[in-house]
Amino acid sequence: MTNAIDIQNVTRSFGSVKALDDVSFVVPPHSIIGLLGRNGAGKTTIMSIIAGQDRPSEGRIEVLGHTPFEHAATLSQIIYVRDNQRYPDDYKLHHVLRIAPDFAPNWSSELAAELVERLRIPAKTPLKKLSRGQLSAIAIVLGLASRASITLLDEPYLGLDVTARALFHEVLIRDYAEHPRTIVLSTHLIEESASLLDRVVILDKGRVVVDGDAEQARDEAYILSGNTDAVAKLLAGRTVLERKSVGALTSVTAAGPIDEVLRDRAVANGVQVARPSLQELVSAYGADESGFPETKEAE
Ligand SMILES: Nc1ncnc2c1ncn2[C@@H]1O[C@H](COP(=O)(O)OP(=O)(O)OP(=O)(O)O)[C@@H](O)[C@H]1O
Repeated sequence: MTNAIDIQNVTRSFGSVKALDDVSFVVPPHSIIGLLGRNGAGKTTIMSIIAGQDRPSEGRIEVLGHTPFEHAATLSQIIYVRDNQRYPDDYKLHHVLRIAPDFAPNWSSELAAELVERLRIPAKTPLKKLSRGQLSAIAIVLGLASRASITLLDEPYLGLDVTARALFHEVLIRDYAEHPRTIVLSTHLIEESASLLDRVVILDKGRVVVDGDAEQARDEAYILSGNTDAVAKLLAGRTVLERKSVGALTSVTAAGPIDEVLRDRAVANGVQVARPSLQELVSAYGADESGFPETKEAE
C-alpha cells in the first residue's frame, strides 16, 4: 500500500530562518504518528505543509498520492486542527457544527454530539468568550468527528483538564479502531500520549533526529548513570545528547543503540544502564549538548 504521507527532502525557509531543513519521512496509512520536539522545532510548519496550507521552499510532499497544495480532492480528505483556530466574532457552537459537515465528507453528528456533551462545551456562549480549554475541546470535536482520512492534531491538549484529556484518548482509540485513519499528533504531553502512538518523528531545529516505530525509537539512545568519572570513561568517543550531574554522580543520555560490550563494561564498573522513556528521548535530542562526542580517553 502506498504511504498516506510521503515527505522527501523538504526545506521551508522564512527569510534566514530554516524552519524545516531537508526533512524526509513517510507515514503509513492507518497509523498514529507523534510529531515531537521542542518549541520551534518545526512541527506546526510541517503540519501546515501536509495540510496544503503552505508549500515547501524545496523538496516534495505527497498526501494520499498527490501534492496537497490546491488539490481539492486531497484537501477534502484532510482535517487540520490547530491551537489558534479563529472563528467569526458572533459564532457559537451550533454555527461550527452546522458548517463542519460541508468540509468533512465523513462527518459523524453522533460522535460530535457525544463529545460536545462529555467535554461539557457550552452551547450558548459566543466562542470568543470560551476558555482556552473549551476552545481546545471544540478543536477535538472537529478533529475526531470529521473522521478524515488524514487527521492532523496540532497541540490538541492546550488548557484541557485531566478528565477531558483522558476522554479524548478514550474516544480517539475507540473511534480509530472502528474507523481507521492516519493521525498525526503533535504534543508536548509526551508521557500521556505515548501509548497512543504507533510511530514517532522527533524534530530538532527543523531536522528529523529520530524516525521510527514508537517502541523501537527508544533504542535510539541509552542512559548511563553512576560515578561521574566512570561514566565519562565509558562514553569516550561516543555521542552525548544530554548530561545531568549532582555532586559526584552523573546521568548521561547518549546516542544509541547501545552495544553489548559497552553494556558489560558499564555493569562491571557499577554504572547503571537504562532505556529512555519517549519523553526522555525527546528531551535528550532537544538538549543543546546534542551531537558532541566525548573526548575523554577510555582507560
Ligand atoms: N511565518 C513565519 N515567519 C518567520 N518564522 C517562522 C514563521 N513560521 C514559523 N517560523 C519559525 O520557524 C520555526 C519553526 O516553527 P514551528 O511553529 O513550526 O515550531 P513548532 O515545533 O510547532 O513549535 P511549538 O512547539 O512552539 O508550537 C520557529 O523558529 C519559528 O519561529
